[in-house]
Amino acid sequence: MEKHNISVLISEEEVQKRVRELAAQISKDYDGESVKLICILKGSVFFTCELAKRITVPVILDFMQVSSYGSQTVSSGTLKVKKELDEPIEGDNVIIVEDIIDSGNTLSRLVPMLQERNPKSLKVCTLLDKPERREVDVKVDYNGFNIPDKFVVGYGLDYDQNYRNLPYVGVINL
Ligand SMILES: O=P(O)(O)OC[C@H]1O[C@H](OP(=O)(O)OP(=O)(O)O)[C@H](O)[C@@H]1O
Ligand code: HPA
Repeated sequence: MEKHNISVLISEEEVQKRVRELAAQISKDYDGESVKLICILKGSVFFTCELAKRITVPVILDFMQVSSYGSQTVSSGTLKVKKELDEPIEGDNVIIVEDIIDSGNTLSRLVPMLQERNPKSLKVCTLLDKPERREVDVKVDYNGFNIPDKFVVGYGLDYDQNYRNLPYVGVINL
């Protein structure tokens, strides 16, 4: 494989600190209840696990893999479900966990699809947000970091399936 130069954007320590803060906020917001974290594969695996370990209310995990084609039109026809959830979400406090929001197309299609399944509540938590890239508005309830419009890898994020296992978030110089 070609080797790339990768510069640290968010260090391992900074990521860990922010994940702890998000987990504390979620634990406070759902005090006395339980939450179902929906991990959007593959990028959000690391984030979901680290977040789940630090949430102090009861947590259930489920996994979904989707890919979004085309832009703009909010139509579920352009969201392909590659792996469906294992269980219904009716009556659950659901948090969709993403590694990154870029154009917003994925979430703008996924949120209405899950809302139709009648969860008790539905929120979005992302580690990273690239607001400059947004094509469609999405409501983000928990956001780790806003980042500039640079291609990032690590902590779950890939370049051509590589670099997901880096413990920090880095900018790849292509
Ligand atoms: O806001 P958007 O422009 O829709 O982009 C964000 C989506 O793209 C990435 O997934 P990707 O399809 O690369 O899959 P992966 O998580 O398996 O790498 C990311 O995990 C989000 O799901
Ligand atoms: O910067 C990125 N890195 C990896 N995957 C992504 N998907 C959207 N933006 C990115």
